[in-house]
Amino acid sequence: MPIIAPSILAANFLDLKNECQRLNASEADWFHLDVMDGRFVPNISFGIPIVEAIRKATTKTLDVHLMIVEPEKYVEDFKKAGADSITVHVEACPHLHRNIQQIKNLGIKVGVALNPHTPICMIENVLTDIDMVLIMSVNPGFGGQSFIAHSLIKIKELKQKINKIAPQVLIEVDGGISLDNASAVMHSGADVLVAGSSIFHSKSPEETIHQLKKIK
Ligand SMILES: O=C(CO)[C@H](O)[C@H](O)COP(=O)(O)O
Repeated sequence: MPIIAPSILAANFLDLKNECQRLNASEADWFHLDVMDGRFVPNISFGIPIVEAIRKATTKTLDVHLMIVEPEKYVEDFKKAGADSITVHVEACPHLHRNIQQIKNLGIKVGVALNPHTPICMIENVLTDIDMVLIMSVNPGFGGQSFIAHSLIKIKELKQKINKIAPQVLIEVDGGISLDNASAVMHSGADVLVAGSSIFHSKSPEETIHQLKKIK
């Protein structure tokens, strides 16, 4: 069964409390929080105060995805705000191993994200140090984009590598995921499905989460 992580980026920010309550009552497993800095990605989303506010509105896992440069300056604050896991981008971390150790030392889970053009080999040497790999299946920065089909090949390649050297590492896939492609994503080897638009813009987010959860 997939872990379902609705992306708050697509929620109604004016009604965030109710959006959180809806997710609490649903089969969603995690809340996926996309933090964007206008530097690593060409968009600015939200930061520490919103993570802190959402922490007060749920006991579910807060999965914080940092699309920011110099994440080492902020990871401690995101942990204090309530993050259960922090994912950083390999492209934003010239000292990735150090960044991973810093997050691990905070006592929370650590993930590493790869942009669509970044090959799997970039994280081979840290695979045994991390809890999760996040495969971006769109170019990061905006919700509502179309799934990049090549991501399926990349997920399969990563799954093979993980099975060989670090079978406990989860594969999270983020961007353009819907009921139409979720099954292919799961069959390729994903464990965690991040979905924003397809959940929050659907007639019934709870029902969409239920349908995603049933995908094998
Ligand atoms: O992180 C993202 C963009 O940077 C993702 O695309 C977002 O979290 C998911 O949104 P959607 O399901 O609408 O593609």
